[in-house]
Amino acid sequence: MDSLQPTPPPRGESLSRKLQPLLTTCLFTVKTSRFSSALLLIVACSLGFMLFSLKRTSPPVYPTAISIEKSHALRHNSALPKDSVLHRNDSGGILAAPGLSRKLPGALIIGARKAGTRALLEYLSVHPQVVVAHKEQHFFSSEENYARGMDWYLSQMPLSGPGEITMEKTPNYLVSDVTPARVHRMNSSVLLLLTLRHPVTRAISDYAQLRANRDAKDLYTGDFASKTIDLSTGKVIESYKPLWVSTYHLHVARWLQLFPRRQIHFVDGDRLITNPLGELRDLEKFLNLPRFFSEETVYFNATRGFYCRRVPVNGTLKDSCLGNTKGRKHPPVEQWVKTKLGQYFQEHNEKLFKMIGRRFDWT
Ligand SMILES: Nc1ncnc2c1ncn2[C@@H]1O[C@H](COP(=O)(O)OS(=O)(=O)O)[C@@H](OP(=O)(O)O)[C@H]1O
Repeated sequence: MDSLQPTPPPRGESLSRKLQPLLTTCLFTVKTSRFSSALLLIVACSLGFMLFSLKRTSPPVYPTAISIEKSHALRHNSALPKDSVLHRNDSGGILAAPGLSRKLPGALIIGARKAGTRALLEYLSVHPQVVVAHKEQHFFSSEENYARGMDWYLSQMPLSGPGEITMEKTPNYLVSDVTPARVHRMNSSVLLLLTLRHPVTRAISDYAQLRANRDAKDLYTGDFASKTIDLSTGKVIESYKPLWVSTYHLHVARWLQLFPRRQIHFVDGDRLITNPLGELRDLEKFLNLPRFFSEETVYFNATRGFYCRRVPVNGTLKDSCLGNTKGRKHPPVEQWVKTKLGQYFQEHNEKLFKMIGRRFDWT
């Protein structure tokens, strides 16, 4: 977002404050001079004032279109149309550019964490009619951010043209109690995208992330088995957060209380890894977007071991894969632990399938 906050053009302190030292010097010198010298000084001072005022009234030189160009590059990796003109407000921020404005999201990726939300957003961002806020906003789920207000949220959104849909992703919207009502208040017709992954795999991925983030501080100890199963009683520790997040029906129920089922699109997060094109084509239909994704834009990168995107940059296609924090090596988990957790989730999965009228192959 920094690229959208260009250096402001020189703004004036008040004119009188700036003129004060000049005025004082002139008056003092005139008072203490003889008549002829005073006359000369008056002329010099008047010239000084005129030059000063001229400098004040000449239009400020604004920075070039680089900021907006960057925004476009982020959106479609294409250069800004040559005739684009920037309009800035008093602080130098972009007010509008012809045909471009900021819009609140028309679709939100609400989760689930570690189920491919980043891949989904980045794939979608390549579509010519989609613009995305690349940074997770945590707007509806964080009290601090929500208190900043809708105008602040809007200011975080990228510029978009007519007919383009704006998107944002924050994976913890799914599990946040307060989020569905707040999103509904923003726009009851917003489209919701929810990517779900096999609940056990997702929980292992979540555990791997927690460990990777906290290992450095030595806060996260214990292997996956002892975190998820009470080894003395054999009971599943339901309250362990990675398991709780994977209990999808608990969270989806809150969204369905406010939004009709037809407004929520479920992405198969496991298929998003193995066959992203299939998922993206389903999404194009759901979002009512013209068909765009193809083998040319989404391809398997053998070195990376994942599908990557090809994004148009200056007339050529550039390969772009996600970073190494996506597709981490999972810690080894014994089969009996996976089986036990798989059995635990069966009942929960069935509740979800019934709730959404769709099944996932999570055997
Ligand atoms: N194309 C591509 N490239 C890399 N990674 C991919 C891709 N598609 C899906 N995934 C899977 O996305 C998993 C991370 O999910 P999220 O992006 O939702 O994680 S996060 O909650 O935002 O941290 C991540 O999980 P892990 O494999 O457990 O790291 C990936 O398996």
